[in-house]
Amino acid sequence: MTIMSLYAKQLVRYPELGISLDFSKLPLDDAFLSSMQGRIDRAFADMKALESGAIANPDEKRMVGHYWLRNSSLAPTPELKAAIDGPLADVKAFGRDVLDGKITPPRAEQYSAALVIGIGGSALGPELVADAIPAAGLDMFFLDNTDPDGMYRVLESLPLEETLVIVISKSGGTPETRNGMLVAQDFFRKNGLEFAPQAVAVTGTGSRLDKTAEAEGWLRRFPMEDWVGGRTSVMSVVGLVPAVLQGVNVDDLLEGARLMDEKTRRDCVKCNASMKLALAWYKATGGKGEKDMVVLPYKDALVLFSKYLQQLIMESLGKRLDLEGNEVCQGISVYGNKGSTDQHAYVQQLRDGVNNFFATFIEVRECSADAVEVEAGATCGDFLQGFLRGTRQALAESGRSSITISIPEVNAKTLGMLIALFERAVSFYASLVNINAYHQPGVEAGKKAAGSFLALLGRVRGALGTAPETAAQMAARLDADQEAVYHCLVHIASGDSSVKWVQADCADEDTFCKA
Ligand SMILES: O=P(O)(O)OC[C@H]1O[C@H](O)[C@H](O)[C@@H](O)[C@@H]1O
Repeated sequence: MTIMSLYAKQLVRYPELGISLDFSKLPLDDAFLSSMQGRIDRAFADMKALESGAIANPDEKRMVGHYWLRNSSLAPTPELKAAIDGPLADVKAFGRDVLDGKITPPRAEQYSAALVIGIGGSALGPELVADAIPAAGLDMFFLDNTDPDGMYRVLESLPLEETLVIVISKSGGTPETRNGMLVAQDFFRKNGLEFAPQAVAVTGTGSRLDKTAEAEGWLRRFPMEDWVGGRTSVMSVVGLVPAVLQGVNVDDLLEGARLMDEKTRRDCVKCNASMKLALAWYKATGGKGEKDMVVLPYKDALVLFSKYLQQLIMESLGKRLDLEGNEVCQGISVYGNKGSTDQHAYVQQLRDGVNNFFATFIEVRECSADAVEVEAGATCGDFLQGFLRGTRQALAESGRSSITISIPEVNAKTLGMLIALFERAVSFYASLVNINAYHQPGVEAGKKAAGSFLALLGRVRGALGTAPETAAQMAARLDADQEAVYHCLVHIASGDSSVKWVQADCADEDTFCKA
């Protein structure tokens, strides 16, 4: 077969949408496809059940409804449809009123900035949209961690009197988000401003955050539904509230996703880009995550896309048990940044080193500002394209697989398409490997351990006396783990100048006391 016909055979293209996926460097041959037929049939059936409102998240006994968000007529009941249409209309009206100056801050003429406080699925989507689709609305800022230094770096750069704060948490109880909110409230207070009239909550009805916002009389509350998971919430109120304030046309975002959903709802492997993507992941990783996915968009506007996909894919697919309870330890590791930047960082290893990955190139065909001829007959955009094609070829020559996704430009519609393409590939892949993509039991372990550490920190603080003591001595006194006590002491000493930490050559012999 000639290269061109292999390319043509392995290409999925939706001309009306302007998107294509080239699998010729990770070809899905007929033998592979027939070996997968049983799994493919099940994946199509699972997707149908999921979209019709089945309990697709069996552990949490929840429906999985993010596909209804961009086509509410698919919602299985009139109540669910209303729970999509109502908030969408409210969000759009709210965005218009803020941008038109009908909703104004108490101490300024108009809002000019929005501060989003959230983490994980309650931050990554809004951050991606904010970075990928510059728009003429409010300037966007984010607190997405409990690092106080990071928080003040952002807070101090805000035009505070003109800043609308949006606190986003599906559960309403995530500590990092709660902390960000408390620090922001304190910052407002110290600057002589009231927080509540400038604050909006996006959270589950009746959650702790919802109750706080209600009790304190915040400007607005938008309800988040429990059938939308955090990592697939960018097209729910979680993503739409920040997007409208930023001035993004959310109808375009939703339409892009809806169109991709329609294309990839068909039970036809050959023409279903999401199914093909899932099958390519299966082929590349042996269906066991044996290879990592390196995401390389050749466009600065998509630099956060790999970070976004990291949560979508790794939190969905990284599971210990399959649906029958067998230990399978599934997942696909995702990393990446952007091309051609990464060619000067780690592409050396991709090309010559350990062959433990497959690449996903994202090509954006148009460069809007590309007039300067940097070499005879060549522009920056020509170089970008040249480097993408060159790297793809160089990887293929050394036996490294890749997929290339092409879109015409980065805008709300194409971003919606890309997000939907990957969301549906994740759903299909989870079925292919028989796991629940919609829970995240593993995340709890770290949260619980952090809670124990925080409790110990309080005890260690209370136990510190004026006599120098090693961690081992204090651990024996408190009947606690020596290493954990040591790290508590170091943390306390680092933040409190009244605590004396004498460092020995060996950490075992370090002593701590109140000065
Ligand atoms: O939106 P929230 O309830 O605050 O949750 C924020 C994030 O917290 C977690 O730890 C989950 O693993 C994520 O999936 C979620 O997006």
